[in-house]
Amino acid sequence: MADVRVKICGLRSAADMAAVVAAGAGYAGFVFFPKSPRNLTLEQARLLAFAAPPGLAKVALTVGADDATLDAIIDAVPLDMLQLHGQETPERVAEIRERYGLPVMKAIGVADEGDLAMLTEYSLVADQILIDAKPPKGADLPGGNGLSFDWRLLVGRKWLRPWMLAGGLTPENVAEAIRLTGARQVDVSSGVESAPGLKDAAKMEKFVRAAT
Ligand SMILES: O=C(O)c1ccccc1NCC(=O)[C@H](O)[C@H](O)COP(=O)(O)O
Repeated sequence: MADVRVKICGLRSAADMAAVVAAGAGYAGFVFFPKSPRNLTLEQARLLAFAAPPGLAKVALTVGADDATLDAIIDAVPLDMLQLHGQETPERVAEIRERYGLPVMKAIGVADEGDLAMLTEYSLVADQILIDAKPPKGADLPGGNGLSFDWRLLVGRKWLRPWMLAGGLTPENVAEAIRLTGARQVDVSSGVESAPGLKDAAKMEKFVRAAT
C-alpha cells in the first residue's frame, strides 16, 4: 500500500521518538491531557520535538483546551499541527486555526451513520479530519481507547479535506482497514503499546510496515 502516511500518537520518551523515526511514520503525536497515561509535560514534549527529524510532523493533541493552555504548548514546543480531540465547536476550531496559524486536525468520534454529518460540517473549518471511534459513555479518555468502529460506514464517502482513520488499529488489522476504507492516512496509539502509555518499538515497526 504505497503512499499511506502513519501517525503514531502518545510518544513519551526519546526511545519512542527513535522508534517512530526508524519505523518511518509521518506524524508523531504528543498528548496533553492529564488523565491520560500518555500525558507528557511541556518540557518532555519540547525535548522530543527537538529530536524529531525534518519531515516528521509533530502534532499536539489537546482536549477542549483554552487559549492559555494552547499558548503555553505552542510557546514551548515546536509543532506542525494541532489535533483537537474534545467537544470543540466548528467556531472554536476556526478560531484556533486563525489564532495560531497552524494546521488543525479535528477528531470526530463515529459509532454509526448519524455521526457522519459532523465530518462534513468540520471539514469546512479544519485542515484535516481524524475519524476515530466514539468513546464509550463515561470513558475517562475521549480517544486512545483501542476501540474501532464499523469501517464499512466510510466506504464510498468523500470529504473536502484530507482525513485520517483511527480507532483500534493494530499491526494485524490496519491493512484490511485501509483496503476497506481507502484511507491514505492512519493513526494508532494503543495498538502499538505493550501496556497503556508504553510504546513498543517492534509493534510500531510492524504497524508501519503493514500500513505502507
Ligand atoms: O491517547 C490518549 O490517551 C488520548 C487522550 C485524550 C484524547 C485522545 C487520546 N488519544 C487519541 C489517539 O491516540 C488517537 O488519535 C486515536 O484515538 C486512536 O487511538 P487508539 O484507538 O488507541 O489507537
